[in-house]
Amino acid sequence: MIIAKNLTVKIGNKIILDGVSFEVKKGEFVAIIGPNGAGKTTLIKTLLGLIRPTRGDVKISGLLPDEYIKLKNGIGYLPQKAIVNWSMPLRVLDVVLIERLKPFGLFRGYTKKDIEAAMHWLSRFGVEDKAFSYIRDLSGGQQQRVSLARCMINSPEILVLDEPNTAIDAVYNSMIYEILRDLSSQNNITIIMVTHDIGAVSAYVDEVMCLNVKLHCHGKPSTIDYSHMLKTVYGDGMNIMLHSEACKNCKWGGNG
Ligand SMILES: Nc1ncnc2c1ncn2[C@@H]1O[C@H](COP(=O)(O)OP(=O)(O)OP(=O)(O)O)[C@@H](O)[C@H]1O
Repeated sequence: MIIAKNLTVKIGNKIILDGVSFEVKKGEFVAIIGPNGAGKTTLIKTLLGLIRPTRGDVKISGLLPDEYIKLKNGIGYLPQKAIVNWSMPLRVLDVVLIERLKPFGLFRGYTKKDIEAAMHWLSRFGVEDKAFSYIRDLSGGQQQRVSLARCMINSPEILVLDEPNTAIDAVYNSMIYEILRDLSSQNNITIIMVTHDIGAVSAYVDEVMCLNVKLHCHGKPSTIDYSHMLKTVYGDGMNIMLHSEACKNCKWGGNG
């Protein structure tokens, strides 16, 4: 569904991405991991057509990203930094529905269907009781869950999430990963998620991409040689605790 070929992004004299090629199939749940400054956000912005590659290209269902976004239901995108100014007096329901009304103009007014859809997604992410609260009165983690509901409101076939677990506590973190896994396995939604939560990767996603300017590895979590990956992608001196099977087999470092 998504094919990236030889993506290279240069800003000034600096090479941010260097010859990155990969394929993501429909319905796959993929995690992109890598250290700070590795080019993860740049890569997903390139997939979304927000950054033009210096070399190479991205095709989504055979289309350039902006063509795909215009023709299909768009791409649900959760950026690393909130695009809505949370200090404004906006209700949670409005924050979610702005995304749905965009194509029709913001003054169309909500239909019963709009409200049902918003409540469905708010409830899926466990914040339906906040629907009529002001977004500024919610905690950071609750705001993040509202943002996830907003990403789903137009029923996109692709979700691109830049660190969705920011500010989310351990209980809701697992809940969100489970919902994302269900969306990919049951609803066939393709999900690309940037995360520093490497531990979660092995338990929930289908594929892992390890990025640091170049794509160092890409494969099923069980096929990744984590100790080698940590050395090449993150550098020496890093240990990782891998979680799998509800943490029954937690191990430090090694091949988990
Ligand atoms: N507009 C820009 N102008 C100059 N340099 C940029 C620009 N955008 C990104 N960079 C640089 O590109 C590199 C990769 O940034 P990017 O945000 O893609 O990394 P990241 O892997 O998402 O990092 P993090 O984990 O910290 O979010 C960084 O060194 C950053 O400073």
